[in-house]
Amino acid sequence: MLSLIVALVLAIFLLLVILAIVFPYDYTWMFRKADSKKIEMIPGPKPMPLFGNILLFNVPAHQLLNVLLRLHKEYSSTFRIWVMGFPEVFITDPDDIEIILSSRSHITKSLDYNLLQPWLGTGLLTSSGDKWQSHRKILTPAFHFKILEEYVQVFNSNSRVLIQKLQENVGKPFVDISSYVTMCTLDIICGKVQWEYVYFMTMVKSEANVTRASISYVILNYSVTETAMGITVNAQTGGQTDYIKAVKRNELQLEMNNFKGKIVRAGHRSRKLWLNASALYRLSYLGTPLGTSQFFPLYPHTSSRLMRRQKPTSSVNLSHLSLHRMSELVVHRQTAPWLHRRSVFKLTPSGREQGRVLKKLHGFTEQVIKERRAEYRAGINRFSVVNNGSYENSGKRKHMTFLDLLIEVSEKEGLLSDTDIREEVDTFMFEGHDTTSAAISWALFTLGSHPEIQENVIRELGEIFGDSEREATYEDLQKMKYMEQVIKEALRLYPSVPGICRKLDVDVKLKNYMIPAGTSTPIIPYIIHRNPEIFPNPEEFNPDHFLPEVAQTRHPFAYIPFSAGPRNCIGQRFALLEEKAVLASVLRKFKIQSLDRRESIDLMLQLILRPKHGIRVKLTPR
Ligand code: HEM
Repeated sequence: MLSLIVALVLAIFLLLVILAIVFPYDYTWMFRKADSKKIEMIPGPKPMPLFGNILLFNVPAHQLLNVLLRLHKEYSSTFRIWVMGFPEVFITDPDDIEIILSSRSHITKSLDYNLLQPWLGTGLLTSSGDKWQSHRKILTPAFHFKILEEYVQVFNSNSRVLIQKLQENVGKPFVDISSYVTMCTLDIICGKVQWEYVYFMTMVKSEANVTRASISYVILNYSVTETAMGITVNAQTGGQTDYIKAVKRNELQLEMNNFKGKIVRAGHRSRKLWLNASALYRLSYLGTPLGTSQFFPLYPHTSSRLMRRQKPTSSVNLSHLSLHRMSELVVHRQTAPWLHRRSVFKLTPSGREQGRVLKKLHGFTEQVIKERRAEYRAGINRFSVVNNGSYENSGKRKHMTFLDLLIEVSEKEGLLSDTDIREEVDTFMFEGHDTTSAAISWALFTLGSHPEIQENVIRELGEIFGDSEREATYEDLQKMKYMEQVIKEALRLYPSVPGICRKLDVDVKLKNYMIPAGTSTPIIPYIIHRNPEIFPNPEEFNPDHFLPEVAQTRHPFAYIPFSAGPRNCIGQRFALLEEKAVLASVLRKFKIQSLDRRESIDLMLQLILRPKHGIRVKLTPR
């Protein structure tokens, strides 16, 4: 009998050791009785031994937001959950949010952001402390309004290609607008649109007697259509075939997800414990701003293998496909906590795939940096900031891109290594296109569901442009006040970044509770933006929420799609301008009609808030 008890104790001990090795959580909480008591003062669901509240998240991925909304409703504006003995305190009260976000003491990101590090290193989004402070200072001038003004041509030239692509879909029963918009925003943030260039080079190839004037025109436009990052991916034009492949891959992923859903439902029926473990990967939520997907842990590997068969055709396009694949891999890993420890993940098929994808992504960025540094050293395209954001260039390019700025600082002040630059370039390529793509797509969806509001936007555009076909200038974009209200309201209902999360380095006194250091504090704009005391009738799409006289009476931390405080979104003004430019271009050409009702769209809480099945709209020429 005694030996049986010893064997049982040893088995439990061994199990705990294995759990501790596999799941990288902070187990010191087991011994922090006083701190745990403080957490227990906060309302929240009763935790199970060891696992805490993770089984609550054993629902299909598109229902995760509902679980959080329910917890918020059932407990209070501040509620807690336990994840493997680790506390998460969700904060939704604007006064409490202000305490966390406005402070320079709480700028450390939670552990979930570590999953982005193999890709983004410690770039601006993921870094903390001195590195974050100094890089934020270096990068801020790249968003000076004088520089933003220059990007309007970049927004316009890329919107032109988008319109061209959408034109091909007129008359079709529907188009998934989000995939086209994503390619456009990807081109805007990193690629050169070589529309004129491509057009004329086709002529050069097909017609022997191309005039010298045409070639000069090509060169002129080539220099005019300089880009945000200065890196070429041609997602909309050259990347067309790979774009189709990317769509197919998403379809494949959805199939996998559906299959997984069936297995989980079977698990519910048979109540087998091992299937209930599928809750574990949904605890992606656990402390995560980054959300979850519904990959079943057994299946990503199969899908990865199938996906790998679809070989892209050129290295440039590989890069943009890899970019999206990398996002998928991060989400997949988030959703499977047993893959969080890097040493474990590396041994899995997905881990090995991530290694290959990163090799391509990093290799591409490193090559661009090398070339740009060589250009700089040869005295080509050397920019110098003269004062307050204006700059001079010794070369032919007109725009100082983010990359130029980073090279300049690196060469002149020796502050940034090649790795530092790569991390920032990768960070901006990721943060700077998926977010705006989601925002533009959701804005088009809401306008397509509210024809009367769409007509108000058209009226405003009419007042600005009249009958002219000319493209928007920076001044025009400033005049689009109603459009701005629409964009802000769409971001209220569909914040592109649905959650952000900090890990507290010191104890924090909130309005009603004391939160001990070491706690994760997820802040979910999706919930915050639906507070009926602040936005009466919160599910209604109502741009009047952002009339200046209404907005200025609101708590400044009650609406935070770009986060707030010192770690807010550095690209906020860039994003708003880009949204206005792209939306204005599309709406001037097409009437948008959304084919799905809001209630029937399943929202996926991922790195970015996405619809599960895309956004179907019908386009009619104006
Ligand atoms: C509608 C579009 C956008 C939305 C809704 C958005 C939202 C956000 C949010 C909520 C954060 C805070 C994330 C966190 O703390 O975890 C953030 C950070 C950031 N965003 Fe954006 N973003 C948008 C567009 C952009 C663009 C266009 C760029 C670049 C050109 C950009 C670059 C960044 C960077 C680098 C950070 C990290 C800033 C730091 O920690 O200092 N974002 N963004």
